[in-house]
Amino acid sequence: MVLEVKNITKRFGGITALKNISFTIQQGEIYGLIGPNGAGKTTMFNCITNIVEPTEGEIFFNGEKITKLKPYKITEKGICRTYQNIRLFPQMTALQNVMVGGHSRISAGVFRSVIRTKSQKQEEKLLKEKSEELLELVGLGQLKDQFAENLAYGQQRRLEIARALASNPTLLLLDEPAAGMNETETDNLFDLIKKIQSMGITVLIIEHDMSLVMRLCDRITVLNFGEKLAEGTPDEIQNNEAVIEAYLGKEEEETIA
Ligand SMILES: Nc1ncnc2c1ncn2[C@@H]1O[C@H](COP(=O)(O)OP(=O)(O)OP(=O)(O)O)[C@@H](O)[C@H]1O
Repeated sequence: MVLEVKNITKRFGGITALKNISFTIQQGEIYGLIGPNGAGKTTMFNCITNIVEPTEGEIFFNGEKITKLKPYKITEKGICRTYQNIRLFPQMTALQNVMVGGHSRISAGVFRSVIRTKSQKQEEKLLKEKSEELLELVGLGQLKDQFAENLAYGQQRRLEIARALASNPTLLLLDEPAAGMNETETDNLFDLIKKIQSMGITVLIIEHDMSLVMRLCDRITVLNFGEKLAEGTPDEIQNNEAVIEAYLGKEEEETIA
């Protein structure tokens, strides 16, 4: 088991964003977290990465409790994420953006930052090579010297994924990676996430594009008003009455409207 979310509750003042949520993710799975707006999905990501501290409950990563660890420690342990709103450095190149993601892995120190030792130069060289490989992986190899702000929206989203991969995660959290993408971009994203899975990386994804979620995920948890409505395979979720009523049915109505 890679991740165990155990009885997580998160309250913001009077709002209970998550109510006693539990689920587990196995090594190598692509696991989906879905639900209507405000259901608590991003709050769950924020609890896993300890951007917000859960009010109650515990989270274990590879059997180790991570609930109280600092976010950078959680990254070091191997959990990395992208954000719903793109958070790139717009006036840095694609390559520089990915290299920034990898810097958390490079050992630093006051002395070492003043005097660039041979080994440090070697580390930088390796980081650059690895970042270039990651840009190839996400299909941006030709665009490595472009400023992030000049990339198309779908390309920026893929760049964010490359940056998250630069810190060598074993669990990758993707927050609405297909938001704003057209059909071709979404298909490319599907291939990319499958490739990431084949590299042995476990994926937890929040996504509103139901066709993508149902094709991509091995298992899914559905949240609704902070509560766990259902958990199962895409087939089970699509045929679950409560889910259809609270979420999937509405999505269809919205699409028709
Ligand atoms: N930092 C915060 N302070 C106060 N309330 C918050 C905070 N973060 C989230 N909430 C509230 O918690 C609830 C769940 O929000 P959350 O963003 O987790 O939902 P979501 O499922 O990710 O929604 P969406 O699909 O719209 O991104 C909402 O009512 C939201 O207003």
